[in-house]
Amino acid sequence: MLAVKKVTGGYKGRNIVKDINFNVQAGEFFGILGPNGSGKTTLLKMISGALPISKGSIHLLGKDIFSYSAKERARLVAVLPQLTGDGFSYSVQETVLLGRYAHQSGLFQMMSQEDEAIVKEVMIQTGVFKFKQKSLHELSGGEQQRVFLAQALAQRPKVLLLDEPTNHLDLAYQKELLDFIKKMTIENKLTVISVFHDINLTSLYCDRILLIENGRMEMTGSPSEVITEEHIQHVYQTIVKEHFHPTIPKPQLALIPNQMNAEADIMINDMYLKQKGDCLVLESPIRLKTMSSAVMNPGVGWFQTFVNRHVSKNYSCENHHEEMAAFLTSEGFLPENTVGMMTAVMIEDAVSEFVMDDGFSLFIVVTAGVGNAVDVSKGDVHSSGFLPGTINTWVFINGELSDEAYIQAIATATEAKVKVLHDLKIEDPLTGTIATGTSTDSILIAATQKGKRLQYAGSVAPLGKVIGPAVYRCIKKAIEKTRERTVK
Ligand SMILES: Nc1ncnc2c1ncn2[C@@H]1O[C@H](COP(=O)(O)OP(=O)(O)OP(=O)(O)O)[C@@H](O)[C@H]1O
Repeated sequence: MLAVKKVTGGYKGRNIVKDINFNVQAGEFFGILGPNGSGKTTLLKMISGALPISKGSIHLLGKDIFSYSAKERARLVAVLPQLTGDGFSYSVQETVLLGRYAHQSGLFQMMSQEDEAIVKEVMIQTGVFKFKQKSLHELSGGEQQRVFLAQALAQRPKVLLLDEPTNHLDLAYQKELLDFIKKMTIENKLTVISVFHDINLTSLYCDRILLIENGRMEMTGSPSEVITEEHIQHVYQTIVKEHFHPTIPKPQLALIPNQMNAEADIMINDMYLKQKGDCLVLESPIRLKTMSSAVMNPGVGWFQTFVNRHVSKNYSCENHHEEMAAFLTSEGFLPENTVGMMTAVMIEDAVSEFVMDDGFSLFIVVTAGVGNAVDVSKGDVHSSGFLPGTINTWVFINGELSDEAYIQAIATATEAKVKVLHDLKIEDPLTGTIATGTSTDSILIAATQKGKRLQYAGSVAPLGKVIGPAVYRCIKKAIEKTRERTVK
């Protein structure tokens, strides 16, 4: 559709963009990223034919872009410029009608029925039909942006050029506009080339991205090829951290503000652990990065309150997640900030231990019973279903864990648990073999993410060496306590 070959050019003999090369296919959503002043708008002006080039070539549908007449070009390429905020006295409808100019012919250039139908259609598509009689200066920046998009679409172009299309748009309109444009690329094979500042939006919507620095191409490629910590840090000269999108496989980047590490050092220990009614509660003064299999807020997140709630052995309800959220609210906890587990074990039988090591420390809290012990290698003979948790293990770490340390910490704590059941010769009542856990165990690893960096937590890594024995001691003691109560 579009071939940009070794393009160089700029203003008044000063070259701003240099030696740019890329192709865009029909129906592609192509993004242009680069720092302020890197030449993105200049390149877009060249592609639209508005700014001559000094070297190279730009071909649209196999023909040099500069060999088209202005009117022919306008039938093929529409531009949505950066919104400047200048005052306009046209009405919405008149503004959109201007988009049909390139398709009119004859001396008096009358609007045909087809023109009117197209104008109405694009106004409806972009949601501006309801204020078609209003003057542009009566509209918000976001509404004006949609009017100019309607004008560009009224041209019925093959290629749409956008310069920071989400400027002035709130979150919902950013998504609405880009969803709409993406749909046009898929359903109408509209080719879109867009300049962006928002790297995360570019990643979500673009098929391919051109990254430019100082007028030169840094690279082109798919979002996962271009949007990496290394490339973005190099081009934008700022520290970013890559993280995963929760539902789709597109890279996302987070900025790291400088001031965030200014808080005083915090050490999680028994000072923050309390029994409140039927709950064991740890209220941290700061949010902790948490990975857990809790009922409330499982997975990975930053949380401040941790609740292990005692419920009866016969606890059952339709939706235990909803029931838990209602319970937490009634007890004065914020469900969105609380990791919540359940246990049939008495809270009084919880065991905790604080361990100090070289530059980091751990605080472990366990409640454990073995009523529904299972040999995992024979799990298939058991029936499934939800029961309140039995061995609940919390491992709080005063230190900074890597992602692999979180996962290894879970594995190490689990191995310690298996060893306890083995040493105490706890049997799976259904199979008569040694159990490896119970059917409803839950685990939580939470770290302050401050202080010593702990890269690994396998059984013989410095952190794992502390987790393994400490979790072993706590689970063993907790099972013995619960057993004593049962015997009494
Ligand atoms: N009409 C002009 N005449 C002369 N120089 C210009 C003109 N327009 C832009 N420039 C210069 O060209 C360079 C690149 O500008 P351009 O607008 O293409 O950058 P950009 O990457 O789009 O920046 P931004 O992200 O800030 O919008 C800048 O140094 C700018 O000052």
